[in-house]
Amino acid sequence: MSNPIVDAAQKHPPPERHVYTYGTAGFRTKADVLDSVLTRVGLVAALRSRKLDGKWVGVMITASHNPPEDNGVKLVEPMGDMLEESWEVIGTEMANQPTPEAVLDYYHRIAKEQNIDLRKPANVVVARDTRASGARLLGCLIDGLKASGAEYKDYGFLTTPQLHYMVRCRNTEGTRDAYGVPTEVGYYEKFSTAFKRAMNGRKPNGHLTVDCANGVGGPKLNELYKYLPSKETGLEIFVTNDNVIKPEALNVDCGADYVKTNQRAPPSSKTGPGDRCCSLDGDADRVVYYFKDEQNVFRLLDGDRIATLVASFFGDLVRTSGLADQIKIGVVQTAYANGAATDYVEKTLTLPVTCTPTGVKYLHHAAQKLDIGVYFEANGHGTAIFSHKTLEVIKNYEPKSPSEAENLETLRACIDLINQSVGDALSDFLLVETVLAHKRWGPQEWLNTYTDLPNRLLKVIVNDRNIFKTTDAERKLTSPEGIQPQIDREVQKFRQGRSFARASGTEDAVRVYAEAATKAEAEDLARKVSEIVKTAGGK
Ligand SMILES: CC(=O)N[C@H]1[C@@H](OP(=O)(O)O)O[C@H](CO)[C@@H](O)[C@@H]1O
Ligand SMILES: [Mg+2]
Repeated sequence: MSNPIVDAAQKHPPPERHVYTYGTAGFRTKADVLDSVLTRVGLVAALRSRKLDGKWVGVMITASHNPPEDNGVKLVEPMGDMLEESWEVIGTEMANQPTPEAVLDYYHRIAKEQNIDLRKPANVVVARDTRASGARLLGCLIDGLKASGAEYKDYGFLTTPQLHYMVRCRNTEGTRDAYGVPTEVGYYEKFSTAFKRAMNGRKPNGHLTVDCANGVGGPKLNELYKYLPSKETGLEIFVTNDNVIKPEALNVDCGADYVKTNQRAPPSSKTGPGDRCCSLDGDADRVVYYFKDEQNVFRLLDGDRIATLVASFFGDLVRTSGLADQIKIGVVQTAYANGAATDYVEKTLTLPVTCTPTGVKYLHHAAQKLDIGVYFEANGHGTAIFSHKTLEVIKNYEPKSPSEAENLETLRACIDLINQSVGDALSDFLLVETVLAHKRWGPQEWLNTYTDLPNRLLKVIVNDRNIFKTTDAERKLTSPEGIQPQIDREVQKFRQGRSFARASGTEDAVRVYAEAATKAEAEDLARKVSEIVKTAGGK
């Protein structure tokens, strides 16, 4: 007798001998080997929703900053967080079941192990970025969802953060934590209204050029901008690289990853000295700023800079609203944060810094422990989140003076302006614009806050990256044995030297990061540590 799950798995068989892993950001690889994965992710999403009493979970089809021929898929928890880690294992195992019958068996095994009642409803929100393979993969996903009897809502094209927003809105509708209206219009209205309130009469100084990586962020920003008319807000945006008709142009010579990795503006950029620019990545959950200085030198204002800017602004607002005694701010970074940024937060802003392993979920969880947690990866993923208690304090506080009242109003507006479910390039850049306008700063004043230590990031290909195991938030290697003392010995030879190596969670390589007092020394240190890694890794 036929079974819908067996039929769906049969319709989308995996290629032979391909092993899949749910990595740092879901499944991500060449789009043409993903059909079977999408169908099975549909089954896992249905199980996850049933496990959570039918709450909405999200499925986003995207490969972010990867090349156009790649694609990927990730699952989103009911409050908009990344998938819980134990379920990453379930996802991986489901994706690697060899036959349709094995898929069905595994589905029932998980239901049993997790005490899931398969008669309960399952609800899944679905969206995708603009990749050419997205439509086909959506079909594979829907086959999995239907086979498991899930209800689903397909939003078509969305940025990753918009999908997270929809999931959180749907699950909080009608509660005291209601996050917003779960429609695209709801998203634009929420963030544009919050921006106008947060600006509180200030006007941005000059225009902003936004490079959208030829991804889904382009059309969505054009839509959002309709809610922020420059006549009313003073916000003048030039949207560039927003061509989604040519999916082969996605992330090519543009976008946040290009800018951060190459430390240069997209070749198509035509801005002049002092002009503010920012670049989104392919699914618009990452943003970096940059500009040309008076000498026409490219200057990057990356995730570390956004974190320091935002943390300093919230520090000011909390103090000037009269809430300094009740609300403590902290910054969460990874080992890739520039040493100068960490120093600036600790010594100048006098705020505590937590260091976590790479990957947004680790930063997010650490930030959840703080009253206001500002977290960013150096590459531009990040946001700020407010604890329940902090939200209550801010909501209930009675200002003692007109100036306290004004600052409190700005703080309240910022809470709405920030997409607290996940880092969101659109909401993040509106926040940066707000802070710069309040501080009356251009990009040069922002850059002047501290001087980055010269640094270098290298990729080393080894036989088996899995032998590289780390501790201390990935800053020290515990395996292969004896490698860490060798790295330490090199680091000691360099002024302001710092270096670490870890296996990438998204690429088949070991990453080596080094910083030192000068560019030449940073390069040299990175090369030396790469050699140590190569020797230990057997290639
Ligand atoms: C050094 C670096 O930029 N690493 C990136 C990269 O992780 P790796 O595990 O280093 O490959 O991709 C992750 C997912 O997009 C992102 O969160 C992270 O910041
Ligand atoms: Mg991304």
